[in-house]
Amino acid sequence: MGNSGKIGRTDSVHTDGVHFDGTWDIRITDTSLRDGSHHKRHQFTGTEVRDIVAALDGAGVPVIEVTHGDGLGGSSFNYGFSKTPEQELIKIAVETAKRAKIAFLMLPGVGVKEDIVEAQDNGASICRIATHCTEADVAIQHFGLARDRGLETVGFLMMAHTVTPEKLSEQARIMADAGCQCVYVVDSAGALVLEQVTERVEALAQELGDDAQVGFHGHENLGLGVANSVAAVRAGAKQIDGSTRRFGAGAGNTPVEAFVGVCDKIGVKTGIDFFAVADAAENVVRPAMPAECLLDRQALMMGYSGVYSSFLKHAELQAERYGVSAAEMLVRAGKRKLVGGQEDQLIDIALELQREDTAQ
Ligand SMILES: C[C@H](O)CC(=O)C(=O)O
Ligand SMILES: [Mn+2]
Repeated sequence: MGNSGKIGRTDSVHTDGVHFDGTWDIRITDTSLRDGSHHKRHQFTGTEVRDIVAALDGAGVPVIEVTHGDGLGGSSFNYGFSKTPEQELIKIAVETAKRAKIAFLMLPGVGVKEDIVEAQDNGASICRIATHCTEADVAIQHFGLARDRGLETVGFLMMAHTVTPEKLSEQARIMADAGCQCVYVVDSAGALVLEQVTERVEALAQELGDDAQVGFHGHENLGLGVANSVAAVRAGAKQIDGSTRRFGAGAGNTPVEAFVGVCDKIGVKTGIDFFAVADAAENVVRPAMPAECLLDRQALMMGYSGVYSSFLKHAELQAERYGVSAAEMLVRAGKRKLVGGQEDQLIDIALELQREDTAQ
């Protein structure tokens, strides 16, 4: 890939203004302070956000996402209450970053349009809107609002393993037509395996052409975050998500520091200093994590059964409460094909397992 300079697509109408300055071939977004919020049960403090943003920004990470794990408005009984209001964390991140842009995530219905306006008023400049991979049309008005207000836009097609590349690209077209500048293939369950990423990214790139870029967001539940992200880049993805120290839901996200090291070795410019981000992972991010994100039995069940990574903490909680196996609960969640927002069904699964145990 090498020294390709400015990315051609950024000159098109839809991607005009997307922040590519020629120092990178692909743009990495660090999502530790959003996807990592699931792992931390949404308990970030302002000091942790300040320290992590300063370290990542200093290492040259160009985009840092900060929000409740389930996006704007996610602080709730269903998803878990935040320790610090997310808008306050966004403001701190914006005040701290010298170069990085601050992004936020919103899921229509969990957050509302006013939340987007507030995040922009607090200085965030990239609006990332996530829907289940068959429901892109619920985000149309949000992309319109964000573009009208001059925000850069990113679309997230979650649980992308559940549909064919063709179906996914139809949904990507809906997002691009609504004003989305980069549509992500989101492997929420960490279930996609190499060629499956390639096929999806290629299908989106072909469908979108110059209208929007393609991105990839991976999870480590089958240990493939870095490899899948390389496959995505080779298939044409221009934006890649990761979390420093894998600080994300489930077994975590593609580790930014490892991915940057791999990109250096294969000649893909990220603009991030490998040594500085490795230091940030060790000295700043790890101390803010309640524990390492593990590729343990529960995470494996999610990758293998295709379960939304953010279900992990909810499953662990209900497994403990009802005295049943979290791993078995997650396998059943996969069989039920649960989607984000159906976390309450984990209680039903726990009760089902408890009944079966009692009947034996
Ligand atoms: C709201 C989700 O946690 C978004 C995400 O990171 C994913 O689907 O993966
Ligand atoms: Mn995720």
